Amino acid sequence: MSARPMGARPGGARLVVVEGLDGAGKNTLTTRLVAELGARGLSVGRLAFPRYGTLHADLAADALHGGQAGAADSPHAMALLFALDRHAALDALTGLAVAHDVVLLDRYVASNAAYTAARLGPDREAEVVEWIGALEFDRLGLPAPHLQLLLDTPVEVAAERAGSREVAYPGRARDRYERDADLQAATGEVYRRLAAAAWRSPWRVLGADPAVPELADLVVDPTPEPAPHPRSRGVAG
Ligand SMILES: Nc1ncnc2c1ncn2[C@@H]1O[C@H](COP(=O)(O)OP(=O)(O)OP(=O)(O)O)[C@@H](O)[C@H]1O
Ligand SMILES: Cc1cn([C@H]2C[C@H](O)[C@@H](COP(=O)(O)O)O2)c(=O)[nH]c1=O
Repeated sequence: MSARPMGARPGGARLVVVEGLDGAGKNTLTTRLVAELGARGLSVGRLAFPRYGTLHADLAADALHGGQAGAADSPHAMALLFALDRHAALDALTGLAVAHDVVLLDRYVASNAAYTAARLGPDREAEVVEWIGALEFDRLGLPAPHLQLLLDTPVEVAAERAGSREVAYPGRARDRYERDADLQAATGEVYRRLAAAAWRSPWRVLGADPAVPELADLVVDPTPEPAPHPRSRGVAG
């Protein structure tokens, strides 16, 4: 089975993903992009993963805060929960793609590839990236993005941002992944390799505070189309 890129037919939305570490600024950037694209008269749909408030995402969040009988000890159990959250969102994703010109996703399949590979270590990176891609795109039928944006905020800056958010919003305590500086650094490295390998779509690597108008140009630029059979290069999967 092959992944199904949205927007492959006339009128389909461009599916653009914002990826990065915890606290990198994905939500903030996505909000700015929605405003910029809206000001250009484009209709923009938006979705963030995990979809908190729904079953699999809440189980994953609970596990990352120590619940669910230690499920977070298993990188594969966590990856399956995140994958099932996306699978349950397929109808919502399709609806957004039909209704809008652009669909912006705050985290998507590459989050699972990056964090799970970072947890398992470099020796198992190719195997786990292959597994996540085959599971989510090929088996669960999630659409391939047209473009993935890596918000490559330095790990110290992202940690500082996540830390200040925890102070500002005490109900938003950092989870197991957010508290693990080594995991964040390793995840950043995997992300950069996924981008360099054009894993499952074209990628662009952005600095911590990218210029939004230029980025909006890139988001609507139809030239960085996904490959017809989006397979990874360099990194397996
Ligand atoms: N460009 C920026 N300059 C300064 N502060 C920023 C910038 N972008 C985001 N922040 C701040 O950093 C914190 C984290 O930002 P945001 O919630 O957008 O990150 P995120 O990548 O979506 O995080 P997470 O994945 O952990 O949910 C917020 O308090 C936000 O206000
Ligand atoms: C979607 C998704 C997320 N993760 C990780 C990344 C974060 O550390 C946590 C929670 O996400 P949030 O953006 O901080 O709310 O989960 C993952 O490992 N795999 C995924 O697919």
